[in-house]
Amino acid sequence: MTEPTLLIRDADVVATMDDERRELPRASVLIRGRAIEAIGPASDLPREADEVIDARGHVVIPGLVNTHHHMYQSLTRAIPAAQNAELFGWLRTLYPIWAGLTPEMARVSAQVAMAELLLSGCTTSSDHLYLYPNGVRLDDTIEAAASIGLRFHPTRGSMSVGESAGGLPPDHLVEREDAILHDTRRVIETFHDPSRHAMVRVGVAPCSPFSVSPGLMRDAAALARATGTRLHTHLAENDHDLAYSRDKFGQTPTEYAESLGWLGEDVWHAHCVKLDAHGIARFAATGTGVAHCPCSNMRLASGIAPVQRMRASGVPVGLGVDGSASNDAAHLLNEARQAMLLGRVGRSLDAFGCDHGPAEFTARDALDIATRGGARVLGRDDIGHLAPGMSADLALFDTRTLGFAGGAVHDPVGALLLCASATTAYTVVNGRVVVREGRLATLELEPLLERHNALARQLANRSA
Ligand SMILES: Nc1nc2[nH]c(O)nc2c(=O)[nH]1
Repeated sequence: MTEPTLLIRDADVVATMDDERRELPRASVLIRGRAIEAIGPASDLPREADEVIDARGHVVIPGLVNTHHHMYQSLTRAIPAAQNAELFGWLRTLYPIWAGLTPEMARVSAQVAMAELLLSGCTTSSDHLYLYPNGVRLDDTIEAAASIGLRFHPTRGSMSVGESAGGLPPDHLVEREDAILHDTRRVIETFHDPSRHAMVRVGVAPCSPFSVSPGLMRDAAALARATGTRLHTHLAENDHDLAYSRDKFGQTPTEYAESLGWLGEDVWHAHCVKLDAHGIARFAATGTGVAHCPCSNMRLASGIAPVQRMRASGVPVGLGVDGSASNDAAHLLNEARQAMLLGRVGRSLDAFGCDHGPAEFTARDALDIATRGGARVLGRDDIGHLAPGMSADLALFDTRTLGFAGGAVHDPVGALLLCASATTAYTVVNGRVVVREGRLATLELEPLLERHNALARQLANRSA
């Protein structure tokens, strides 16, 4: 059977983000099935295909890659009692609410988070689901991704150390470690797809040093390595997190992670705001990845992650919107913009001697982290840039809209980051058009939002 073709024709510019970072004016992209077949000047490519998108007036980029999220938190945005707390207080306020999560809530909130991501240009996302009350399963979010058409890296999170054992979460929200490992193996065996262009890859993700035991961290690492899956957790998020590591384990977060086998090319840690010079050196030497979450780090006042220093040292850095309750959005292009702005803040020398300033974090640096950086952090060589043979994941932005006025005419690629963060005109995932003319093409958004808001009210009322 011949595979269908999709032609993105006559784009104003295609920012390939390839090894030469080529930005092709007046270019087209030919897709066959789920992969890119050809890319180049419009005059060199065919004019027709099974489906043609007229991309005049548009800028085309590789689909953005989100490396950290907690999608269920879309149900608990802007909860008044959690609006002004730092991480531990914020978590203590929200745990009792999250304890009411149901399978339907997990599925519907994931669809909402995914809709928001897709409309912001994201085509691949990770999700860290670390609590499983009331029969919730990772399967619920995987079902959501399949229905909406997002490339998905769900991670089987977990919490096993409750308050009575010195952890942060309430005892009734933690699981037994043998049950965690058993279910993690089940979801890997059921859903993990290591093949090229895979739409689902499962990760192993005990939640954080203050909610799981060192034993579970070690067992999780062994399981991931036995099954060829990746490891993910939170690390060095703020000063309290550092203090917990020092008081409980007598180690810095990096020393703790390394002692448990949690450094390596198959590991990525979220936040890493408080990584010290030794930590950065160890991450660089071992190829350990970081999910940089600027909005959440600002919202919770956790601090500014030393991203320039990490990148200059060779640490793989991707971008994450983080959970929708600590952002409280899931707009990945805006996250890239915030990474750029935060990376410029403070003209003075920082603790590592890095001079900040406008030239230290360019629009293209931000795009690099959001595309190639994310792909590397998730261990994928088939997404993150546009070239023949790569997965057909692309985002198209219409530069004739209000937010781009007076900007895209000078530099359409730079304007993506420097002007107001736009939503996409088209988003293509694995060769399938999932956003068309600015609207989600795979499901009806209005009834989804109605149901989501009803569930959000129900969840908050349940714990009241
Ligand atoms: N930003 C966040 N940090 C966390 N640490 C932890 O244990 N859970 C969370 C979370 O949901 N968000």
